[in-house]
Amino acid sequence: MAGDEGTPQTPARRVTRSSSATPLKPSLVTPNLLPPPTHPPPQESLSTEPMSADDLLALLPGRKSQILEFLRVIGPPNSPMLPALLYGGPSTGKTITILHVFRLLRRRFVYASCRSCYSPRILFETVLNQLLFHRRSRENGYSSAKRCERASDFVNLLRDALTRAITGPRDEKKKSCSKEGHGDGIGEMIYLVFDNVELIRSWDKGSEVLPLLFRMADVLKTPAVGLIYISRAMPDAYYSMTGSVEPISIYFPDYTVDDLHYIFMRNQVNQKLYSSFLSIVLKPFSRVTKRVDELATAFDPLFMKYCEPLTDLSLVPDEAMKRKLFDHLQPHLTASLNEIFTVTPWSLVEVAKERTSKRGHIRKLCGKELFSELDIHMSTSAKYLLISAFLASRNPATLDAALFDSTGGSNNRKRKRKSTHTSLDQQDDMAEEILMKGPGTFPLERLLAIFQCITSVMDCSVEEDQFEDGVLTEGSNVWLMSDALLQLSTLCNANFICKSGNFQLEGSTRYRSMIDEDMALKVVWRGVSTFHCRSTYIEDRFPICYHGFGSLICNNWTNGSQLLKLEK
Ligand SMILES: Nc1ncnc2c1ncn2[C@@H]1O[C@H](COP(=O)(O)OP(=O)(O)OP(=O)(O)O)[C@@H](O)[C@H]1O
Repeated sequence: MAGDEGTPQTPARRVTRSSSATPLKPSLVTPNLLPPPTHPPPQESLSTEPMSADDLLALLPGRKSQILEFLRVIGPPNSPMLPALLYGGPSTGKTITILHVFRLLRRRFVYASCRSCYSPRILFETVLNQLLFHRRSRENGYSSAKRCERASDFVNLLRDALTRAITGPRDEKKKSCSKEGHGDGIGEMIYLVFDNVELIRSWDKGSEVLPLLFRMADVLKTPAVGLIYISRAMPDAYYSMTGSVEPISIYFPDYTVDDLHYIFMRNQVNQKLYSSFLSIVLKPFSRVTKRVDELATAFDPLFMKYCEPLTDLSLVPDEAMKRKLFDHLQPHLTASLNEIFTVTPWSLVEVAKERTSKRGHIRKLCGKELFSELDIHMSTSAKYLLISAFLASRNPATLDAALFDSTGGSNNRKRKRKSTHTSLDQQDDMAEEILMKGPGTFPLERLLAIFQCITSVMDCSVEEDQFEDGVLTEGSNVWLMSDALLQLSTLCNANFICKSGNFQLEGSTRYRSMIDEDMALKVVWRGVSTFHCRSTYIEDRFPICYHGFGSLICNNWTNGSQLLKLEK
């Protein structure tokens, strides 16, 4: 079991979090980053040396409040905890934080990522394997001939396995218990960590597995078991479908530029050299992505390029040398920026395609994979409608007048100028916080008003290529508006937008956007960028909602236009 130093067995087969699998050797990747967590993680990927809390905070820059909050939630080793949900965007350190906290505390835990465990059976068996120390035998009720496919089998086997693990003799356990000085009735806690639970939504039997996982505390009724869920999706993506009590949620925001600076500076041998490199790359790249893994992938070859003119890597570069290194690096920056900007979405499409071809049909859920699948077919008006719904769900209606005006935003110069004066970072942070509060409901009239606003300038931006033989093609505002209601129903069927009950007083159905900000970004980036190439209207349009919920969208447009310019 993870965290069980006394366990003699090593896993027969390791499945890593990413399909490309073998963890990178730290010496070959950007040297300051922690190795990516593997599955099951601890014995090999993490040293068994205990860490101090200070070590931990130093090891994970930018995650201090999340670490402290998580420590508070799990409490002492013999005290029960309420289920916890750690959520936040990709590569915000959710997994690595948990793994390191458990290593620090030497707690016993089972870790299963729903990315590498991509079906209920693999997930169930992975959990059981770890609990039973990978021994399948009649004695422990888990025969090797027996596959654990059904949720009911899983619950029974899990109950047995947990009972054994909690009550079984464990010298190591006693040692660590006495070290931490606790010894009340429930025995030493075991934690079940389910990572990437948002992916379950797109599984064949996801609608059965997800409620089961989120109700596991009620089902097991074992106080010595702590349940921890890790997710990229917000908490309210789960409660309506699981009917479970809300776990305690801990939000992992995107790293700030300062956090990223600390993360990338950690353990650098030549601090001054790396710092001068970061001063060139960090700002522009972090505008495109704040994902540590993506930045590391981009920085690694760039740093090697940067150092090429140097004969001695331990030298502290003076100003003249910095200039020389910069000149040497500069020609490679644009290509690298473009790559980082385009690789992620397209890699997602590939993953989704691969999965779709295996499953052979499209699912009615709104995960990333699904979006990538649908993206291929989604019409332009559906994409605009989806963006409108996203903005309506994230913006309070009171802001509409300020964000969208009757001219369709062409009078927004003043507001735009004002917003560019405010710090981009502050706006990002604020928008992130608001985004994570979750989507609200809105009436149809409001959706159509926003939709009309963001598509209205199509009237004046219709260009020759939108006419074929004198017939208006897709892209005209008229076409978009007439298609909106039809598209709305399609988007509802696909669960991208959901109806949120009838409100008698208002006499109309309300809707809620079910997409997350990642997906909204991708709709903007891939969905409407073709229009951007023909006209600058969208660049003008989105900054008007910059200070609120469209901030990510606007950031993306800013980046997009920068890249387009760079490409020329
Ligand atoms: N604070 C940090 N310090 C150093 N490295 C970090 C930090 N945060 C993240 N990383 C690096 O980013 C990688 C991804 O982190 P992690 O897997 O914990 O993110 P996550 O939030 O669980 O992402 P996902 O949602 O994609 O599963 C890690 O392997 C680690 O190298």
